[in-house]
Amino acid sequence: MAVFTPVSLEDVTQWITQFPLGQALELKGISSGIENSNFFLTTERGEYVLTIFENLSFEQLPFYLNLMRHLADRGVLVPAPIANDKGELITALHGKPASIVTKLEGSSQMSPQPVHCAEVGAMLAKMHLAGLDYKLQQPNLRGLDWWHETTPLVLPYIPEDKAQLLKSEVHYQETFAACDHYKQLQVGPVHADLFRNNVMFDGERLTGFFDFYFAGCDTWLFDVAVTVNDWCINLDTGVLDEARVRAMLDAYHAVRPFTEAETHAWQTMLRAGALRFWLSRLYDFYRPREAEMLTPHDPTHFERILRERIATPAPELF
Ligand SMILES: Nc1ncnc2c1ncn2[C@@H]1O[C@H](COP(=O)(O)OP(=O)(O)O)[C@@H](O)[C@H]1O
Ligand SMILES: N[C@@H](CCOP(=O)(O)O)C(=O)O
Repeated sequence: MAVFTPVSLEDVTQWITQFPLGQALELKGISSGIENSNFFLTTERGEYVLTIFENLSFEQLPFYLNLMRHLADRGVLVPAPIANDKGELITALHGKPASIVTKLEGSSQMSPQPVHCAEVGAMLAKMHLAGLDYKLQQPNLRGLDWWHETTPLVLPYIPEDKAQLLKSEVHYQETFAACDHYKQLQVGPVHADLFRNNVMFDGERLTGFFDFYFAGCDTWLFDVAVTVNDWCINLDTGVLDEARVRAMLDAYHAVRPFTEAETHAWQTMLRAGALRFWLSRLYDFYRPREAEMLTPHDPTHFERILRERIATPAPELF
């Protein structure tokens, strides 16, 4: 169940005349989303995805939609938002913000091999470089400030050993963020949630990154760490798989070479990537928001990854 706002083909018939897409021919609800109402939309011009945003507002959306447009215009494989006849990427439908983006071919690769990780690494580096001249600014809204504010909200619900780990890791990350190595890290727009379910593959060919609604400006290395922590691990133990890590990092490095400062920050950043999702999953688990997160993700998965990253050094960046 994921279509929160029902839309019929008739509803779209008039609305779509403002887009250069010809007539709407078919509209099919997508059941797998959890945040928004998504539809596959076929028009005379091709196949698209129509999204009605259930939580993000007209004011919040331009950063994400313009970023996708910016990246698509520079050859990064992401859904390209379609502008209406006024040049707008976000238009009201049933009183809520809505957008149409191009449909990516393929499906998510949930059991990736090194070849898939290499594709993701190379495209991620390309995306970081393409974002350099993006003009809109927004911090990563799930970054350090959010960790600081959210930790006290979950502490009452978790046992002492987890509480200790959470507090000490947030403190460790805050201390690191104040050091010179951190300040030298490359920053820019990052996806910040590039998990396997947010990337499409057609066989071994990557067809695109999507779901940019956690994007913000942060260190590029944080993006790499989040991605490695999902794509390159044994899912039962959280232990890194050397072949997949190497494939992803080498492919990234070949497009955008890692810097000296990044090598110093790498182990800490992998911990930051684990902490970010441990904390958001704890928050969603203990303080569920109404009508969202129908089945909260398991927080212990990222607690395990965090403990593993603290205990075992990861392969070097290059
Ligand atoms: N541009 C796209 N091209 C192809 N499929 C897409 C696209 N955008 C979304 N989807 C499909 O819709 C599903 C839900 O999208 P997602 O962004 O995860 O929704 P939500 O934000 O509601 O969680 C995805 O798993 C994917 O199958
Ligand atoms: N990737 C996050 C949750 C965000 O959900 P998404 O479906 O929008 O990627 C997690 O696994 O905790």
